[in-house]
Amino acid sequence: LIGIRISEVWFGVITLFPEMLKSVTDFGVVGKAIKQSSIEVCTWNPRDYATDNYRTVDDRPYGGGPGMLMKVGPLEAALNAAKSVAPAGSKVVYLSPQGRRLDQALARSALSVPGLILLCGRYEGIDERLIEDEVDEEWSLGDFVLSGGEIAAMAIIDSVSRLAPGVLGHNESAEQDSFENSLLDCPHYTRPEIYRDKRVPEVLLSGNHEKIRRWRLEQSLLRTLQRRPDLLEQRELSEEEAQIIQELRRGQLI
Ligand SMILES: NC(=O)c1ccc(NCc2cccc(O)c2)nc1
Repeated sequence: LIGIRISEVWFGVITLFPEMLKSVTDFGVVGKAIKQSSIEVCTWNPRDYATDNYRTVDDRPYGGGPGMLMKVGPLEAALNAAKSVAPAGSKVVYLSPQGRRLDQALARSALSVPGLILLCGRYEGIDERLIEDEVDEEWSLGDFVLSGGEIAAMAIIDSVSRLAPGVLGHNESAEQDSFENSLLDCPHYTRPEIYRDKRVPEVLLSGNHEKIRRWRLEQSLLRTLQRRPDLLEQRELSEEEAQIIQELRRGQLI
């Protein structure tokens, strides 16, 4: 069968610490999806492409200053090795604080490319000329500095993979996730019915699915209004949601 892709989602990771990726590849729904080959995660370590006896992977920055950069040669060789097996049309994404902020929409958009090559910087980063020539997009988890891009890469692998068809069983579902409809999640309850003298909201015990759906939507909107009103700005509200927001603003809803 020519051109039939086995895995739904393909990730190549360029990293000096490939073992770190086990945190996503060996556990949970992503780990299971990898076992079932709906996801593939391959790693390439620049150290394996170092040409000197000390297997050097860092180099000094022109212009001086503290810290080192990733040595260009080994990094470029590792990237080329990844590109040679990546699905055609894969995107090279560099993880850095200088990148575009990751959100659910960006994660969802990543599903539509054949593969992602995730470039994990260490030290102070990488040579700008490699970024110019090889990197398609720079992404960031947020405005903070990590010692390397690996944790950001793992966050991307997890958030993208769980959106792929067949990765979450019918028990879990990504559609109901908070941010999936770009609202914060509603409160959740499980056994016992009375816990620390607190009862589960009656509506959730009623078995009335329409009332439950409505209550959960009201709670999500209330929580979003209280904690992240900015999310409501950028969102198309349905007729029902707009009406609930009105009631919430008038303080009519508990
Ligand atoms: N916010 C993030 O997604 C993020 C990503 C990477 C990173 N560290 C590696 C690195 C890479 C490049 C420049 C640099 O200064 C540091 N830290 C935080």
